Amino acid sequence: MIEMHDVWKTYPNGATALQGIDIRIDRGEFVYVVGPSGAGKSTFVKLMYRAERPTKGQIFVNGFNIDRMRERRIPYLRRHIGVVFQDFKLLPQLTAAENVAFALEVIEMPRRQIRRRVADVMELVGLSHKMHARPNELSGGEQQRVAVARALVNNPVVLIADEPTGNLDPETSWEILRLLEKINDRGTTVVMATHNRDIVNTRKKRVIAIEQGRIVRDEERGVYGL
Ligand SMILES: Nc1ncnc2c1ncn2[C@@H]1O[C@H](COP(=O)(O)OP(=O)(O)OP(=O)(O)O)[C@@H](O)[C@H]1O
Repeated sequence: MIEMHDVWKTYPNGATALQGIDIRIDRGEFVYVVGPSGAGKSTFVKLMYRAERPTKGQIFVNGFNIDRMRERRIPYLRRHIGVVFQDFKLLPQLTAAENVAFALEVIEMPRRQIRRRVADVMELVGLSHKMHARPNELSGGEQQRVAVARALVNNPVVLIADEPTGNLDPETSWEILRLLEKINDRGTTVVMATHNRDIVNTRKKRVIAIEQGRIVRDEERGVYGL
């Protein structure tokens, strides 16, 4: 599903974010990525959807060597990968449903199909009653649900969440986590970079710990660490 072979990343300013990463994440897994601030977690997940490119090494997603992929194939790759961010990144002038529909309009899906698909994912995230609200009329947790719906609307094989609970209170964080678990139960691979010690330690799942750009721990039923 996702493989990295000896992946290194140095940014143009000379900051080395990753050093020799080897990893394999299989279809259907739920993986937490943990580590101190600046360890390289965001860089690690950004490489998976080609928001950043490695300085060295190979990355395979869904069987494709994504660094070798032609530019025109990138939108196709992104359709297989849903991404959720800490700060939601919704378009403020659009309603919840319009935010979710946007990705489908870009690929010119017929209108009726879009309407059905948007209604389905809004129901999945429990927000059928807020379809026409704009982001500033929604709570943080609701905005994150819309962002999850948007990430899922293309039926991706993998959902990448970079600190999805970073801006939410503990109770709302758990709601989002339960939503991600529900999505994982339906077969989608979930990779979640997080600082949420409580969640990682309560829900024992695979934990990949990164420190100073290296994987220092990779455990099947891991913990957050010290
Ligand atoms: N666009 C960039 N340009 C230059 N350096 C960067 C860039 N993004 C990240 N870095 C550097 O790469 C290293 C890893 O950063 P990264 O954001 O991957 O860490 P992180 O573990 O996600 O941190 P946090 O938990 O604070 O989000 C840091 O030293 C950071 O300063």
